[in-house]
Amino acid sequence: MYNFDEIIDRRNTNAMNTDGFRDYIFHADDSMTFPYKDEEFIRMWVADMEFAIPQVIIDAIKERLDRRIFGYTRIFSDTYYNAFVNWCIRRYGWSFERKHLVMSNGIIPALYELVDYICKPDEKVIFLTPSYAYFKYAADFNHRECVCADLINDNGRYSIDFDDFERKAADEKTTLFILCNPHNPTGRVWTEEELRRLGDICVKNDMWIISDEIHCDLLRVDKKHIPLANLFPEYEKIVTCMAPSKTFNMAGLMLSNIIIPNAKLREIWLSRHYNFDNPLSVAGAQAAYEEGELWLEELRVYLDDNFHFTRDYLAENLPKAVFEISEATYLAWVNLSAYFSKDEDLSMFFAYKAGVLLEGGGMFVQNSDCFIRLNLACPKSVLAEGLKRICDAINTK
Ligand SMILES: Cc1ncc(COP(=O)(O)O)c(C/N=C2\CONC2=O)c1O
Repeated sequence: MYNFDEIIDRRNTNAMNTDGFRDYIFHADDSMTFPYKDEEFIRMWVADMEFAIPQVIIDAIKERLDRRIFGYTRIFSDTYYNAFVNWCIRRYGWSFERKHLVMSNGIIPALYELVDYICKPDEKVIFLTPSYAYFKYAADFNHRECVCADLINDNGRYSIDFDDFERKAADEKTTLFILCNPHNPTGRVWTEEELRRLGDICVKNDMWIISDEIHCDLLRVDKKHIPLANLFPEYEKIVTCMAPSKTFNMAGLMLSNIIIPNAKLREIWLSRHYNFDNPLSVAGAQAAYEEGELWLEELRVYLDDNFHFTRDYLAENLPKAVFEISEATYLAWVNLSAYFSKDEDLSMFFAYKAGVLLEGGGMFVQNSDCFIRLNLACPKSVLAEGLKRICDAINTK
């Protein structure tokens, strides 16, 4: 029903994906040159998708545009809450009270604020590594110490080192755990048993948990998401972060759901957070949750096919690469340690030698040497060209 094969021109839309890579990946300005024109790159880096958003979202935004006034806006009515909580009940069997939901322009800004609201200056933030770098940045920005708990990588299958995590969590100064559930960049969907073990350790140590669940709708077709808070309904010190931004490719509309059951923390948030919302984003997000399911289910099938294609292509053309199909996200996490040494800058190598923009392991805090992360959320023809360029560049180096 939806044409995910369509190649859409994103030039001149101020997209991070097309215009922000020099600064974000290479910390360089626009004077940085490559043997490729910008439009010749195959872009497999930042986590947004090359697919048009569902028409229902566009229609809802157009309908709101026709109201022609866009004054200060907050989510006053229950219609947005009802759309989102019904989505959570339908898809995860989880609900929460209306007053627990607060809004943020993004999950990253929310993390930056919550680390400050939760952790005292001498306290520490723990997270599993490799990690999305903004968990570390949120701690660094607030001058709170980071504690990294390396995941165990068993030939491409990642698991939690519970002994290590438990030991580090026992430090009374470690008061906040930022959980990525599902996990970026490894793509793991944590099982109920793993989530219960993590939660039990945090409850035993009276820790706060921020469960960043932004990728929770983008699972392989046979996987199901478990919100951590659903396993610990009585434990108030869990903040859940979700958003339509990854699910429906609308990160630029800057609207995220932060669920804070703890009244004191919620009070701090409401008194210190600048909480107005973009009326077009609210209209779009509500339509996404009310009517976006069919598009999402078709997207998941398309992404699964892109993962299968990637697995088969790498097996045939890069046999020493280690790659497990991610259980969630549209991000492939590929171990190239058979082809590269630890000190090589893989983002630089593939930009110059392959004309592919991707994120190298060095961008995921630690426990990630010689890995590349590939965004597979693009038309299959683009994916095929990107994989061909990557394999040719390695096989001819
Ligand atoms: C785990 C996780 N949390 C939060 C965010 C961003 O939340 P926002 O502030 O946009 O609401 C991302 C986006 N991940 C990206 C974005 O580009 N590359 C990535 O890996 C993410 O992967």
